[in-house]
Amino acid sequence: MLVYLTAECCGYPISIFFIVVNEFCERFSYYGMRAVLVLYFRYFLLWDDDLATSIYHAFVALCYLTPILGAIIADSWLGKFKTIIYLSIVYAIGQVTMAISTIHDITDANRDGTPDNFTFHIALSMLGLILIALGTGGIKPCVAAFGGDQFQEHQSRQLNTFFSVFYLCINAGSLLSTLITPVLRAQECGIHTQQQCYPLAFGVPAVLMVISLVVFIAGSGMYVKTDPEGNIMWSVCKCIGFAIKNRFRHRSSSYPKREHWMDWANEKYDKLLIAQIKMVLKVLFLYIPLPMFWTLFDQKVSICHFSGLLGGLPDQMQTVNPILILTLVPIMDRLIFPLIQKCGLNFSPLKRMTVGMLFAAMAFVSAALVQIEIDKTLPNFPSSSESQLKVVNTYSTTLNVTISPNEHLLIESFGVQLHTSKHTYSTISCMFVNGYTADLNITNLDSIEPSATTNYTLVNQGKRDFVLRHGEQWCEFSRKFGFGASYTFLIPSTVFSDDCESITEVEDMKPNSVHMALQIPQYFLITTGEVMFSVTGLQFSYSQAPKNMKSVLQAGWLCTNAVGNIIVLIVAELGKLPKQWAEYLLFASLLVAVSIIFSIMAYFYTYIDPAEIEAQVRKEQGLEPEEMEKETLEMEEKDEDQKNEQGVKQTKI
Ligand SMILES: NCC(=O)N[C@@H](CCC(N)=O)C(=O)O
Repeated sequence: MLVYLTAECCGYPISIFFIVVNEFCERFSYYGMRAVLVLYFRYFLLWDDDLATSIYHAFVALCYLTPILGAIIADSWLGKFKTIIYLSIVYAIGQVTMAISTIHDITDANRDGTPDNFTFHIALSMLGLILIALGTGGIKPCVAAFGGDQFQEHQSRQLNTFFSVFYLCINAGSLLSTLITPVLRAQECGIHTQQQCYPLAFGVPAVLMVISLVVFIAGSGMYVKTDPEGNIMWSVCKCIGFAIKNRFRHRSSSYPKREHWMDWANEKYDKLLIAQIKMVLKVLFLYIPLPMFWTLFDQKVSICHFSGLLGGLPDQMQTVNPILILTLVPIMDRLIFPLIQKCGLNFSPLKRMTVGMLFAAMAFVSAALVQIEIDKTLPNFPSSSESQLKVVNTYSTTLNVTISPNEHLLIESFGVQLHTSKHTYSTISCMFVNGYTADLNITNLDSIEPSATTNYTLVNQGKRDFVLRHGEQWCEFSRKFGFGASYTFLIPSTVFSDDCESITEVEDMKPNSVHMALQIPQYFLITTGEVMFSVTGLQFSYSQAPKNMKSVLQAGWLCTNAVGNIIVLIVAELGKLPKQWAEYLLFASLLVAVSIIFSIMAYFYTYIDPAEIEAQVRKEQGLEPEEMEKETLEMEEKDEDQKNEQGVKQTKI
C-alpha cells in the first residue's frame, strides 16, 4: 500500500492554508467589485435602473456558467494548478481593466467632472467584466477540487471540515469587501475634478486579486498536483454519443436490454471510462431540480427591499448573509450535526440538502407573513376599474364639492380629501401645495407658482429641514419622517407672517409600523438553508466525482446557480403577481414541490466511493493485482520524481 505523507499541521495538509487564503482574497475581489457595480452603472454610466440590474444579473449568470469552461480546461488539458494560475491572470487583468474604465478623467476633456466619451468607458468596462467572468467562473470549480485533492485517504474527516472552512473564507472575504468597497466609492478623487472614487472601489478588488494569485503561487511547492488524463471531456462526449447511436441502431426488441444505456458504449470504449461517466451522469441528473433553490436565494435581495424599515440601506443588508454564515457554519458543524448523529439519525448529505431547501421555502413563507403585515398599513389603492381623486382646499373656509349628482365631499380649509399615490414602501415622499400668493422656493426643489403643487419628492428618513423663500422673506421648518410614509404640506398665504407655523402637514400614507425584528427569522432561515444546502453540495460534488472529473462535477454544481439566476431574469421579465406576499408564497410552494421531487430522487441514489468503483472495474477488466501493482509502482515513481522536484516530504509505507 502506498501512502504519501505531505507536510501536515494538526492533521491538515499545509498547502490548504495557501488555498483558503487564495479563496478569501479572490472572493474579496469578486464581491467587492459586485457591491459597487450597479452603482457604477447607474451613476457613472448613467444607465437606467432596468438596464443596470439586467446587465448585473446577466454578469452574475455568466460568472456561474464559465465554470464549465474552466473545468474542461483543467480536467482535459492543463490540470487544475495551471488552469488556476492562467485564469487568475485573466481575472486580474479584467479587474484592472474595470478599474481603469472608471477613471472619469481619461475622457473628461472639458473638465466638468463627467466623462465625455461614454462609449469608451462602456466598452472598457464590458471587456473587464467578460474577463472577470471568465476568470472567476473558470477558476471556481478548480480551486475547490484542487483543495480536496490535497487530502489523503486517511484525512476524510479533515476533508469535510476543509469544505466548511472554505465556505467560511468565501463569506469572510465577501463580508469585508461588501463593507469596505462602498465606503471607498463614497470618497472623492480625481485629477482634474474630484468625483466619487470608483477607481479606488474597483482598484482595491484588483489588488486583492493580484495578492490572491501571489499567495497561490507561493504555495506551489507544497501542492499535490494531478495531471489530466488526456482530453477527458472529448472522450466523454464521444463515448456518450457512441452509446446513444449504438442504442438507436439496436432499438429492435430482439436485442437484449442492457443494465444502463451507457453500457451500449461497451463495444468501443473502455469500461473504466464508461463507469466514470455513469457516476458523473447520476449526480448531474440529481442536480436537475436544484436551480430552484438558487432562484429563491438570489431573490433574497428583493426581500431586503422593504428592509428600509431597519433604518439601513439595501447595500448594507448584503452583509447580513455572510455574517450569519460565519456564525452558523461552526454551529452546524460542531454542534447540530454531531448532535443529530448522536441521536442515531442518519443525516446524509442529500437529506441535509433537502432540509436546506425546506428552510429556504420557510424563509419565503416568513417573508410573505411580514409582507401581509406591511400591506395592512398601506392605503387601499384603486382597482383597475376605479380611480381616485385628490382635492386640496386652499380657500379660507370649508368647501362643499359635488363630484357626481349624489356624491358630496366636505373639505375643510387647507384639508385634503382622498388621495392615491403608489410608491416604493421603503422610501418617504412629500409634496408641497403653494397657497401663497406668489412663487415660492423650497430647499432642493424647483420654485412653485401660486396654487400649484410640486411632484412627490423622495426624501431621506429622519428629521429634515426645509427653507421656504420668496424674495427677501423666508421661514424655516423641520419635520421628522418615518419610512414608507408620504406627506403633503399645505402652505397658506400667511406663511411668512407666522414663521412657518401655519403650514399644515397631511399624512397621505402612514409610516411603516412593522417591527424590524420580524425580518430576522427570514434571514436566519435562508442562511440556515444555505449552510445545509450549499456547503453540503460542495462536499457532495467532490466526494461523488471520479478522480479525473472532479472539476467537471464542481462546474455542474455551480451551473445550478447559473440556471437559478437565469430563472430570476426570466421571472423579472414575465412580470409579477399583483400581491407581493402571494409571489413569495408561490416561490415557497414551488421550492417545497421541488424538494419533494429531489428527496424522491435522493432516495434512489446510492452513495459511492469512486476510487473503489474504479479499482473494481480495473480488476474486472483483467488487470491482475500484479499488473495493478506494477501500474501503481510506475505511478509512484513518476509522482516521487515530481514531488522530489517540488521538495515535498514524502514517505512510502
Ligand atoms: N453566501 C454566499 C456564498 O457563499 N456564495 C458562494 C456560492 C456558492 C455556490 N455554490 O454557488 C460563493 O462562492 O460565492
